[in-house]
Amino acid sequence: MELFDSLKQKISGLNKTIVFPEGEDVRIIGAASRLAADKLLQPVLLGNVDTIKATAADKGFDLSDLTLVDPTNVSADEKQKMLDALVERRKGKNTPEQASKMLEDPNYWGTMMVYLGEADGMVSGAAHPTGDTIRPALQIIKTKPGVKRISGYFVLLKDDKRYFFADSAINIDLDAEGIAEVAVESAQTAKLYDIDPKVALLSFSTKGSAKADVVTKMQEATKLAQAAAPDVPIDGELQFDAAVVPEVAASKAPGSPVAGQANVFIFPELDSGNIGYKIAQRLGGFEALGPLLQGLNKPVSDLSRGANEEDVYKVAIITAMQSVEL
Ligand SMILES: CC(C)(COP(=O)(O)OP(=O)(O)OC[C@H]1O[C@@H](n2cnc3c(N)ncnc32)[C@H](O)[C@@H]1OP(=O)(O)O)[C@@H](O)C(=O)NCCC(=O)NCCS
Ligand SMILES: CC(=O)OP(=O)(O)O
Repeated sequence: MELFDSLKQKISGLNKTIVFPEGEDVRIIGAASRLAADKLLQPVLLGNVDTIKATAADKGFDLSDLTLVDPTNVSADEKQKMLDALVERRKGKNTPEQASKMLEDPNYWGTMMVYLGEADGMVSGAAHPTGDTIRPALQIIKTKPGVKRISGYFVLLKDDKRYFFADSAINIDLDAEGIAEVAVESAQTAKLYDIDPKVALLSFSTKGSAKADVVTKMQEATKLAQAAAPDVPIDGELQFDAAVVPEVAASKAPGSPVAGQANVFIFPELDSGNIGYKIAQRLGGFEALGPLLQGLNKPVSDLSRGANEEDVYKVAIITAMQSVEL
């Protein structure tokens, strides 16, 4: 089944509420009005209500099934309730004055809605850098039990090809233990997208062909990941060609259960992970869904600032699906 048919099936009839803190953005308004018209979920747009209405009228978007909320214009009781909950959550970390300032940022308001169960998930980042979009989730929603760190992934799609890239969004330079956790978590997450995971830990070296600390890191990460998930095909360190081209795999990594057929790619640090997905997207012609987060207690999804309306539409569907599957 086509990926989005299966994702839509998973959320059909559940009427999940997804909050969009960048409610004034034309890409968000367009995607949200389609999501509501397609009866896939219940969008809540945050922002100035008059601005949202004017943009929708200008573009011919139907707002009738959308909820519009201006966090700067809610009742004093509502504002106080939100502030009290944030102060409580950030006790020992932020002062009440800091919490009050944080709530002026719609990403904090939206994240609090998810934390308090007023929304099932959040989609933001079309107009905010990743750090500003997801920091509220790291601070408030936090990791799910058993997970040490949140990481970011992309699903890359083209024709019948489906790949999983991580960490391409969050952790700047993980150690071997961190990379191993991302590898094991990614194998699990990939199954949400009907990917039968074959996990390659990537490097500029294959099976010791080069010597460097960064190579040793991926070798150690491979051992840790294999020990943590013995039933999952995981191998490293592999160069990208050895990971995906069977003929290259046969000469560089003979006997590997992953080389030549990898579909989950684990990068050594964020430079290569983020650059790598953008090359696949912009030069390779792959559709890139994400950055999506794994390891969070409730779903919050980021968008690239280069996202278009269709990206927002699809990431919102994935976010609603995550609220069912998490
Ligand atoms: C994610 C990121 C914003 C966190 O940076 P930061 O806010 O300076 O991080 P801090 O160390 O101050 O941590 C802030 C909070 O988040 C938590 N946190 C940070 N990284 C985390 C992770 N990977 N998993 C779980 N929690 C995390 C910290 O524990 C801390 O929580 P606390 O305030 O309750 O103690 C930063 O790593 C970053 O900018 N990453 C790159 C994002 C990016 O630009 N990607 C490219 C485009 S997609
Ligand atoms: C994922 C990503 O690179 O985000 P942005 O383009 O917003 O920096």
